[in-house]
Amino acid sequence: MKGSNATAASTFSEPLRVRQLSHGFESPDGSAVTIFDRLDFSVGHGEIVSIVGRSGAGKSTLFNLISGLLTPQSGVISVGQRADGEAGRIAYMLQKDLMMPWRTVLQNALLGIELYRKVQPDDVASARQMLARYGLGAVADAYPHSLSGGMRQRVALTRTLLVDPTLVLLDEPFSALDYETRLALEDDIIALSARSGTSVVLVTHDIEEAIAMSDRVILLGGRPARIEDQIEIELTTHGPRTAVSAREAPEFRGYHARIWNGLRGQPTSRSAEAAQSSIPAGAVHD
Ligand SMILES: Nc1ncnc2c1ncn2[C@@H]1O[C@H](COP(=O)(O)OP(=O)(O)OP(=O)(O)O)[C@@H](O)[C@H]1O
Repeated sequence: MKGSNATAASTFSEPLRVRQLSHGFESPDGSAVTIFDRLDFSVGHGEIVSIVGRSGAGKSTLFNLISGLLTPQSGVISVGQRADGEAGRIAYMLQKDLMMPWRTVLQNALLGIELYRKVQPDDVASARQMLARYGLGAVADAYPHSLSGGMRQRVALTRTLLVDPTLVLLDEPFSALDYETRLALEDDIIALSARSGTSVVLVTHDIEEAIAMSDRVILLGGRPARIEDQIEIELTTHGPRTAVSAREAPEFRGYHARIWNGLRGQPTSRSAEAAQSSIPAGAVHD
């Protein structure tokens, strides 16, 4: 399937499959700029994949293409079916929480469902349950202005997850939050994926966040953008992986060095020697 019908439900097993994706824009001087030229990748069930790349690499464009906000000039983007044969569903969460101030927290959480069908009593019960799981039970009937940034972002996360997506796209969702809140939300996503098998694609400038949360990191670079490196993340943690235990894993610095060097356009080292590189801890690439 190509062009206008390029985002489609499919019987492929992967929740997301991108094949031979090409897209570009017209630059201000009228010349054509190719952002993607036959890009290929896929995302597995319950997999968390981070996409990192320099500013302008094409990360947001890729999300807009996957979510259907943009129509690819050519190529195929396939969203796999659910196990029960129903069509898969993508949910897209942005950096801005986009709360409607005149709606309560509960009503904001239900907005995602409302956009495609009538809200049922069961939905309200699920919304209250999920808000409670994210520590928002007591403020479900309050208005967003009384919430902190982290709480608002959790409401946005609830709204994203209530539509029961097979694939969640997160575009720098935590970048405006303080470090502690950020780690807590990273934990929420890691736990969600482990619990429900939801697949997640995350765009971030934060290398630590990418490593801590992901099963795989894709390094996007060049023009047209291509996958410059693809790193399977395997971390030795005591117990299940969390945002903190991931950062304490012995392999963490090696991965950090490889991605950091990749972003700077240096040859990526696939060996542990990369860990020797002098990288500022907590560096955020931009
Ligand atoms: N609608 C558009 N018209 C023309 N050019 C565009 C349009 N949207 C994006 N671009 C260009 O495409 C390129 C990729 O943009 P995109 O926003 O996808 O990058 P990004 O990797 O998400 O950047 P950042 O990390 O800064 O958010 C940029 O050069 C941008 O200027």
